[in-house]
Amino acid sequence: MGNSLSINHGLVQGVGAAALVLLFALRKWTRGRNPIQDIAGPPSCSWIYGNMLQLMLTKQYGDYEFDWQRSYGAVYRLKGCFSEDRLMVSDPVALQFILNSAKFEHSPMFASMMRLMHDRKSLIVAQGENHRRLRAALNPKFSAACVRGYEPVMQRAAQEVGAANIFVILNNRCSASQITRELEKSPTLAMDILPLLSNAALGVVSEALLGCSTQDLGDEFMRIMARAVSVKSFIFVTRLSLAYLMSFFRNRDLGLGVNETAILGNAIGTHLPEWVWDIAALLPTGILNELRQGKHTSIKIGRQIVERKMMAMREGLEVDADVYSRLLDGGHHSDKNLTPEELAAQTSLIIIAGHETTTNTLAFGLLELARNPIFQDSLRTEIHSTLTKGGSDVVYNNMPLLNAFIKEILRLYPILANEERIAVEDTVVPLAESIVTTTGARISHVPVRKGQVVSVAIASYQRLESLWGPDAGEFRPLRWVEGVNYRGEYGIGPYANLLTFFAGPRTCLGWRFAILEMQVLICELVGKFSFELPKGEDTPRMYGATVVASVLSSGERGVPLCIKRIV
Ligand code: HEM
Repeated sequence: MGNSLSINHGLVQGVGAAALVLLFALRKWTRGRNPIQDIAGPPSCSWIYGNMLQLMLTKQYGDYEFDWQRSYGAVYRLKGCFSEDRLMVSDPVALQFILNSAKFEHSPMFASMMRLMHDRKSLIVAQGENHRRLRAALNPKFSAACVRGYEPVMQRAAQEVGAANIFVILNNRCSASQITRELEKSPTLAMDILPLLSNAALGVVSEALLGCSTQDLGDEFMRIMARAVSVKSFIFVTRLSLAYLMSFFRNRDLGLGVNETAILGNAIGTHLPEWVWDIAALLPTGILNELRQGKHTSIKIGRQIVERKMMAMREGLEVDADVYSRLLDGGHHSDKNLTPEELAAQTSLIIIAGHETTTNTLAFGLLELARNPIFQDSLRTEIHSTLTKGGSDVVYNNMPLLNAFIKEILRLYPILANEERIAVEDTVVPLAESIVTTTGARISHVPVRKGQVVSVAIASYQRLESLWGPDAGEFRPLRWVEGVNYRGEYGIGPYANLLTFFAGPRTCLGWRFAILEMQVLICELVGKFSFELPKGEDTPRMYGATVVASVLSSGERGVPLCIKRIV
């Protein structure tokens, strides 16, 4: 019985796959010549995978991508699966155009995954006018002046969760004072810093954004978050969602394992309509169940937080200085404000967007500090002298090394390294620098047709030697204090000409918040602890599909470092 079931299962998979491949080939044939066909690019390795294995399955992110960019320039053609032509773009003018134009959108697969993970009223799910309205209501609470107002909450949260967490994570059974004694006996301890940073970032986000402690979020929620950080990445899931749907058919958990099947599935999935994805998202697979559970739990928590705050406001109690309290605006509703229900609906997005992003960026940052002990010492000296002078009134923006460090890790480790967009109508993409096609023609605009997949190559853009200098691939924070860093003529992105926070209408809502959060957490952690590479451990590396975290050879995510208490 079990055998015949598995044969049927295999047959269904085989027929399904063959039908999809046929459909894909038919679509390509009926659409005729692609206008980007004459754009130069690397030779394809196979008809089935094109260059996708070199793009997605490398040990280090960009093993091939950065060489292609050096050989073919900031705009080149890449072969996708089934010989599909994809456009890889790191030219700043083209990127600015694509990210600001309504002619390019997320793929239907991404949109469907967002609906699975977040409430329909959530900002990331909202489109068009509704998105503009939600942004207009949320933006003022993330302005420079408002974000400065969250500083005391962040500092308090960072002190509580930052240093204290190291103790808690080092040994759950010991109190802080016992662990201090432990550290005195054996001053250097090797540990995975990812859970530490995750707890610290979650603490700051929940205190400063939601106005509650991580304990208030509840055990169930914390379990979901801990699992997301130790095994999977929510961001990763949204990028390779078909891999997770497939885990249902293959009856096993794919973890972080991008493989050939997932890449093929994604190539096909990108072109399936949204309704197919919405139905597929109902499958009872392990990861989809987890995502659904995460969404329901965060909506429930969001509602509880908002109701608590509304009740306090009705009773005339003083409201906190957190983002949610400010968004409720003393309970006065106007057309410009979010309704309490809309505010509660943002909770899963706010927590995930504000938590995993900062965790990963800081993890790569501490790793670079461990690799560059001289810079680490200089940064610590700056932190100590500023904290001594400033007391609780620290002007983080006046710390040159701290800000240079943050810019450099955001430049080298953009959390979304390569983001797909699909052209929703025929258009022409302008370029900063003209390119020569394979027919010898020089063009300053690239025509693309409806349905064209475009890779917004953020990591490549941030390593373009023409923009960032010949040492663009190196971690060299001092480039930001020496004067010449970005050599481009065009301003791009909201911060330091970087695209790590994206650009255009979907620019990261919390980018100012993220910068302050990183400033506060780095001062707290680097001021009190030193970080070294452990001997004989796996070298953590950037993961091959998105720059979300380092991966240990065990398949788990993790960044092991030796930590020594300093003060
Ligand atoms: C280093 C930290 C961060 C990085 C690198 C980052 C990066 C990004 C990127 C690339 C996007 C665009 C995603 C897309 O459209 O595919 C985005 C969107 C977003 N981010 Fe961040 N983010 C960070 C921290 C934060 C924080 C702390 C918050 C907290 C409020 C936040 C809230 C959001 C929200 C709400 C969106 C959706 C915006 C919209 O769709 O209009 N992010 N972020």
